[in-house]
Amino acid sequence: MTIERRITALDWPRIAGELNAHGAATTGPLLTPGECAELAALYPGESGFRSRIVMARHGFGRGEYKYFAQPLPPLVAGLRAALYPRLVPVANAWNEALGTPRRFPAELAAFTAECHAAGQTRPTPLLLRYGPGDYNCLHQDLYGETIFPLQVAILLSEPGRDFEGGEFVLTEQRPRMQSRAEVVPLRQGEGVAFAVHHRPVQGTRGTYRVMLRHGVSRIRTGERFTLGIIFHDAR
Ligand SMILES: O=C(O)CCC(=O)C(=O)O
Ligand SMILES: [Fe+2]
Repeated sequence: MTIERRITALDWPRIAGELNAHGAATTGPLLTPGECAELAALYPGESGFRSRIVMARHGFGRGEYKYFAQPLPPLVAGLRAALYPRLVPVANAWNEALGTPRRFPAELAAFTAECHAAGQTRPTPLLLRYGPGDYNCLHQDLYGETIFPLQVAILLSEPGRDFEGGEFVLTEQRPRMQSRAEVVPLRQGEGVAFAVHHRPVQGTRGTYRVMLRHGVSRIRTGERFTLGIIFHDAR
């Protein structure tokens, strides 16, 4: 099945409901084990990437990642273009609830044009690789003023078989409260959609803004790869 058809077939009412309730939702299976292996196999290659980041050098954690260059691999471009329109209604509803005037266009091409006009021209989809002892500190993937408020990460390795530990973690901080953590269980090929930086929560005295951060707990053994799909481009 084409990636577009697979994405159309996902349970979007459930995903939107969980995003609104928790700021994150698993997508169900997105990629086959073969596609996961193909993407992970791109990692060591010299070409196809615009930069490589060694996380320890920046205090981001331990492990490394590479940003894809344009043109993105067709599977990555296909995922990004097909996921984006499904998330737009949630993104626009969040901005409306937060009193933020910005509305997102229905198609990724139009949003990418907005990023480019704002000077954000470098593609943000990335591959991450973690080995034993590696981890990804809690962070937010902001790359400029223009932000799409949701992103997707797809686990390319199989927990228990390829690696142990290395859980996808989200924290949520409400105003004047301590942070709350959530672990998102994922299988190989499965995605998680989540808030990039904040989301609205309905309280008794109106809507407030909850801050989210995400990261990965320490990999105990083995190797773990992720495909990260961020919809805004970078400055
Ligand atoms: O490796 C992970 O699961 C997290 C990846 C990540 O930080 C991202 O996709 O933005
Ligand atoms: Fe991230």
